Amino acid sequence: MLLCIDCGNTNTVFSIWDGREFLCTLRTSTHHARTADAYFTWYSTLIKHYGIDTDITDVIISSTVPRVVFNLRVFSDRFFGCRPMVVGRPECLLPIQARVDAGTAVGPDRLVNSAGAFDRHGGDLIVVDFGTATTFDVVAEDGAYVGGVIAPGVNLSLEALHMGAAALPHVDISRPDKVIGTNTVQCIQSGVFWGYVGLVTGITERIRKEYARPMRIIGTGGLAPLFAQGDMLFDTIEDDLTMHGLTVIHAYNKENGIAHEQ
Ligand SMILES: Nc1ncnc2c1ncn2[C@@H]1O[C@H](COP(=O)(O)OP(=O)(O)OP(=O)(O)O)[C@@H](O)[C@H]1O
Ligand SMILES: CC(C)(CO)[C@@H](O)C(=O)NCCC(=O)O
Ligand SMILES: [K+]
Repeated sequence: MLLCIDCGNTNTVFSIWDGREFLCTLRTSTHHARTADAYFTWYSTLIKHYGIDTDITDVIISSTVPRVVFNLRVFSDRFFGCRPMVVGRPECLLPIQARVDAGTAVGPDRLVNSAGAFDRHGGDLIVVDFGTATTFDVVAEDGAYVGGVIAPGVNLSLEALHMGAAALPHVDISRPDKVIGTNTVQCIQSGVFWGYVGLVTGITERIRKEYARPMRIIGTGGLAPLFAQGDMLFDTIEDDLTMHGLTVIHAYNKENGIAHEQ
């Protein structure tokens, strides 16, 4: 069985892939100081709670936070006796190219999303991921990641308003029925929600114009369903896209790589 680990700047997600389906998905906050033993305590408690029969033989990691990888390597080695594949390391091959400026270190999550989306849908895609940042990844006809857009994430924007303005409270995102808010909370929710609808619509329209070929738009990340409500922002929404990309990259390396033998 394969343990897929996706570390974002806010959350770290573990999913167990048995070759056919994901048996479970576990989520914790990302914290670079978490030790291998602490990961295992958390992991084994939840696995026991869900009563899942696991036999982890392989681990693959994508991390946007470089510092967490060391402890996850120790975790993988100590508790599963295996050396993890780490997306972005030279020994981890990718089934897709990254055609970007020389010296650019593309976020591994964006490469994983591109690989996962290309595997499911073929090329000419825009993948929109609502994480800590809201990212747009453009996937070419041959599956290559050819660039995109990075915008501040929804929760970061809400937090920035609260941090920067003494009279603005912390507000959770939700979809307001109206645009014109009649109290402070509604005004903030309207600004961020409808602002993001405008951002996604405007950026995808501009990408389509610049790319000059028909493209499909895939939404992913925890907030994608909220933004899809009532507005035709996406062709499909897939909450497991990053995890699927990790299984695709793992399988590709099993067939073509040497990473797993090191
Ligand atoms: N209706 C909602 N209101 C507020 N937050 C929500 C809602 N639905 C989902 N979320 C939040 O979305 C987050 C899941 O998003 P996702 O895992 O895609 O990105 P993230 O963990 O915020 O960012 P990163 O992957 O960069 O760490 C969770 O923290 C979840 O609490
Ligand atoms: C943009 C984020 C933070 C989104 O998780 C991540 O993909 C990242 O750190 N990227 C590095 C820069 C880039 O992708 O061009
Ligand atoms: K994410």
